[in-house]
Amino acid sequence: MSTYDHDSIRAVQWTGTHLRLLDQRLLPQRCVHVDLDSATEAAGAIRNMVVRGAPAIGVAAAYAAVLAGRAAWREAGPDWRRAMEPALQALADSRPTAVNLFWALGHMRQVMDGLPAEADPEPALLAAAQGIHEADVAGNRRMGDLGAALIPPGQDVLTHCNAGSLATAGYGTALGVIRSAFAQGRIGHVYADETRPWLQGSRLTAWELVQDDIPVTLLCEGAAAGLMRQGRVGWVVVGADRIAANGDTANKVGTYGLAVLARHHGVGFMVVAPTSTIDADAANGSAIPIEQRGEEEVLELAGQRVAAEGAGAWNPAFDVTPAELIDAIVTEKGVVEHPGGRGVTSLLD
Ligand SMILES: CSC[C@H]1O[C@H](OP(=O)(O)O)[C@H](O)[C@@H]1O
Repeated sequence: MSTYDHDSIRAVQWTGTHLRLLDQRLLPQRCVHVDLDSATEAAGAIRNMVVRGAPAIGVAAAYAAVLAGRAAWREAGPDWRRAMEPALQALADSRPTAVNLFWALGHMRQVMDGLPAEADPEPALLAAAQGIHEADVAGNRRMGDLGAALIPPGQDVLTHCNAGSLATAGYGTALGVIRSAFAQGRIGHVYADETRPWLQGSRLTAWELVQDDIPVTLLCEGAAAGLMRQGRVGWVVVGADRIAANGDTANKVGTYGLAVLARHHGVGFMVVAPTSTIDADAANGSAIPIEQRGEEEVLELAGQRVAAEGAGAWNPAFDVTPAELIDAIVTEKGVVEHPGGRGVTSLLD
C-alpha cells in the first residue's frame, strides 16, 4: 500500500470563511480548487458537476447554507430566515436525484428553526455543517469494514461511476469498501467502468485508486457482460443517490444493467450508501426523480461533437435497480442482505 494519504483527496472543504470545492470537471489532468462565498454560486457548482456524488453534494449544500445565513444576517438582520429562502431554494433546485442534498438542507432548516431571530445564525449553522461533514467520513470508514466483511478473500470486484473520496466527505462509500477490502487482502484487483458520458470511472475512480496503489483496470460499460461471463469478478460494488423504502436504488445510469448481468452470472451486487441516502417517503423506485441532463453530454466528447449531425440523445443521469436484484445494502448503521421483500426502513429505527 502506498503511504499516500487518501484523506488528502477532499472534494469539499471549509476554509474558515469560504466553501472550497475541488473542480472535478478538470480531474485527473488538473487539480484546481474554487473558493465560493455565496450559496447561489454553490448551487451552480452542484448543477455543473464541479462537485458531484450524493454525499459530497449534501456536505457542500450544508456549507452553502452557512454562506446563505451569513449573507442573510448582513442583509436583513433579525429577518434572516426570510432572506435565506431564495438561496436555499436555488440549492434545492440544483439537482433532483441525490436525496442527500435534500436531507442536508432539511437538517440545516431544523437548526435554523431553533435559533433566535436576534442573533447571527452563522456560528450554529457552521457547527451543524461541520457535524454533517465529520459524520460522513466516520460513516464511510464503518461502511468500509461492514462491506469488506461480505467479500471472501481472493475476489476481484467491478465498480461503476465514482463513489469514492471525490463523491463524499472522504474515504468513499463503494470505494470505501474497496479500500478496506484491499487493505484486508480480500481483493487484489478492481475493474472500473469508464461511465459515460462524464467518465467518472476513468477520470475519478481510476485516479483515486492509482493514488492508493490499488490495481485498477478500466473498461467500457459494454465490456462488463463479458468480464462477468469469464468469472473475473465476484462482486459488483456501487454507490447510490437515493434508496427507496423498499430498497429500490437509484444510481448512475448503467447500474441497473450491471445488476441484471450480475444476477444472471451469479455475481454479488452490493450497494454502499449512508442512511442519509434512504428516502423513506419514496415507497419504491418509481417515486425517485431521475435527472435528465443535456443531450450535448452524449453527442460531444471533450466539448467537440462526435455524433452524426441530426442525431439527438437521451441522457438520463441515473437509473433504478430493483431491490430484488441487490444482494446487500451496506450503510453506516448496518447491512440489509437481500432487501427485496423486506426493504430498508429498519435501518432508520
Ligand atoms: C457516493 S455515491 C456517488 C454517486 O453519485 C454519482 O452520480 P454523479 O456523479 O452524477 O453525482 C453516482 O451515481 C455515484 O454512485
